[in-house]
Amino acid sequence: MPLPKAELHLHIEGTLEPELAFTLAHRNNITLPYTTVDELRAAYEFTDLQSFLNLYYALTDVLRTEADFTDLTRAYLTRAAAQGVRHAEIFFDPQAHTARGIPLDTVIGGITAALDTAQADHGISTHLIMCFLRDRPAAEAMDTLNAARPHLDRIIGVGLDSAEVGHPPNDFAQVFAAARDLGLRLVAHAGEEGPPDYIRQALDLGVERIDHGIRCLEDPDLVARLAAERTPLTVCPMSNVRLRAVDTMADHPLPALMDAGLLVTVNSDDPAYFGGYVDDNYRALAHHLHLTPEQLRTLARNSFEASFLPADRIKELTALVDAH
Ligand code: HPA
Ligand SMILES: [Zn+2]
Repeated sequence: MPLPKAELHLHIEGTLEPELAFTLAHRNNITLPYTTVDELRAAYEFTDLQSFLNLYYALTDVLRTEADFTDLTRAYLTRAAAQGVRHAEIFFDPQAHTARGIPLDTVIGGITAALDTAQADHGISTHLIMCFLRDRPAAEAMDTLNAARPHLDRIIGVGLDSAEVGHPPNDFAQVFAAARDLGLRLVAHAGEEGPPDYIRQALDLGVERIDHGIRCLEDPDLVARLAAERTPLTVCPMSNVRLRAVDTMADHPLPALMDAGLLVTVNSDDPAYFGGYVDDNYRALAHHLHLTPEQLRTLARNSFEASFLPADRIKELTALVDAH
């Protein structure tokens, strides 16, 4: 059995496997610009974040009904359970759907219908995090936050994703402050392709966890701050290699991040696109970077510690890692 772990950096839209994309396209009478699963999978050759996002947003078009979002989320939870996931904090991109006329109720209703049975079906507890698209206007993020008000009992926090460079966290200071006033937890993608200063800006906005964050290593003062504040990084190794933020898995800076005393976690990001789910990421690290079983257990314990679960639950789940 894989190590028990939490997954904290997972875009539900990024779990859309080619087979399900074709099934949903057929169900919704949509013609994809690919004729076979193999042809679609062959398009998963990315040169950077933007080249991936282009396909990611194009394929979201097959998600139309509440049932589509439920089926997508159920498929993820089934795979996650097989990878040892005991708790998942799941991102979704409301604007990727509302911008194409899909109501927010449909998106949230569909996803939460699957989350509601995750504990009973798979022994997985879940939280939902709503991400703002940073390459769209900050005013639209604020509109999205306001539109989500009736659903805030189902949403634990907000995040910031999509094309990073040229879209610094400071542009979203107002909406992050409003989210915090509503009692929401704050996370943000920073330092994936963007500079260390974006990580600093995110911290200054009150962000509690940095998604990716690998470029912090270029700035020793920033590393010291992240270590002192025990701010978690949700690192996604296979994503970094596939989006060419890192040359090969053997070059991944995860050991350097751990050696710097940072609270590092391992996650899958968009597993349908990057060739593996979360335990596949653990195994790739173990293989290419020769991580020891104790280092892997540390990463699994970190994943629970970095979660938004209550302290007593973190203790229980961490004990499962110790006993593994
Ligand atoms: O890794 C990512 N980075 C930024 N935006 C994203 N949207 C889905 N995945 C990602
Ligand atoms: Zn991501």
